[in-house]
Amino acid sequence: MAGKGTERAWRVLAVNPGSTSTKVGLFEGDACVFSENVSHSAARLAEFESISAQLPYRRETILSALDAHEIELFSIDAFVGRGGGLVSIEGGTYVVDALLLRDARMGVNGVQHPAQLGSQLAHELAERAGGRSAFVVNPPDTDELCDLARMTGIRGVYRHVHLHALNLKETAVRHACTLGRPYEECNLVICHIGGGISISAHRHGRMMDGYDIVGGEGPMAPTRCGAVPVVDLLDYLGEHDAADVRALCTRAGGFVDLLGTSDALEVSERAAMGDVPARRAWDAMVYQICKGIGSMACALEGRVDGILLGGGMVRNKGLVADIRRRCDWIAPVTAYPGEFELEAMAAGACRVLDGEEQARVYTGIPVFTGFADEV
Ligand SMILES: Nc1ncnc2c1ncn2[C@@H]1O[C@H](COP(=O)(O)OP(=O)(O)O)[C@@H](O)[C@H]1O
Ligand SMILES: CCCC(=O)OP(=O)(O)O
Repeated sequence: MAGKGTERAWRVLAVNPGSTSTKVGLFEGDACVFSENVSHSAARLAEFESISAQLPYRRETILSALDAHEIELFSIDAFVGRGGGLVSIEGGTYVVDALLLRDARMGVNGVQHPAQLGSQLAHELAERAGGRSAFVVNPPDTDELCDLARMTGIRGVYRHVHLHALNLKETAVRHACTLGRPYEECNLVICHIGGGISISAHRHGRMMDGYDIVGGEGPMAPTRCGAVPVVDLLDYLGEHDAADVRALCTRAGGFVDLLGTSDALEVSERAAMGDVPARRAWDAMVYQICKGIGSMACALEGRVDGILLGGGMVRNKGLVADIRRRCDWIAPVTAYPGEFELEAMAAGACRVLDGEEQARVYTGIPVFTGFADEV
């Protein structure tokens, strides 16, 4: 027997396929046995013709990490992946079942992003381990937008978000603890600044606004174009097709398009060495992040308990200082370099295994399909 009150804590493997990396961690309860972060260059990932084609490569990355630490698959109780490719859903821990897998494989939300391999990898590994449980936790498709944030100026076109919900919410819960209050009583602007960049407003435990960071919203990022004027995009389409634009939104825009790399550390170093295009792209990204923080502060009507920064790029002290300089008149800025994604996934699985939380079942029905009074 394993789990709470027994001799052995649950052994859970968490896998996080991201746009610039594959992260993997083995946990026994809340103790991390090992974690690894394997970076992938944009050039290496461009060798695959689709996200699905990356699956064996990502699987091998994870199996090599397990081999290196002499971990047998059979010794693991449950597998948890980041999730993605799904219709919009409420936050929580979901069982990976046939419907969820089908939608993730198809990328039913129209987005092609490595996160959708998370459920597939968790499922495959769970099967190889003899039919163990597989879960996803707070996938990027978590969508808790308020009605006002749904609207656009085009009839029948509504906003949906895809962003780093897992890390945003985990960072919120941990920061709320430091304030001595539950997440459900705080107002927070929370950013994840990595291969993609999420900026979001959390009001009393709900992510009531944020950017669709694989849909051409928000700041430019190492792998994303971010928001672009619509009319200029139409001109761009004169020489390119819709697939090119989708790629700019998810993997081939931002630093990749402007500078030929998704490695933000390299860009920051080039900027520091006097490389003018690198400096311009870096500064523009920081400027756009700060504008996004300001807009989320307004969504919270200025009542902001804190601005929280997570993600790989937050290891850059200059970036944090620049954001603080522009934004700390709104609320205190706190940096959480890296992310809590692996820990949050493992904890979500353990809560279900311990019976503290009921795993949700994916229905395939989006949380929002339009306003009832509109035809
Ligand atoms: N000190 C640093 N300065 C600037 N960028 C950094 C630094 N450390 C890591 N990065 C960048 O952070 C990005 C990875 O962030 P991460 O949140 O792990 O991304 P993802 O999960 O999207 O793959 C990479 O582009 C990497 O170069
Ligand atoms: C699909 C949104 C999640 C995301 O952007 O993750 P990465 O930063 O890993 O690309």
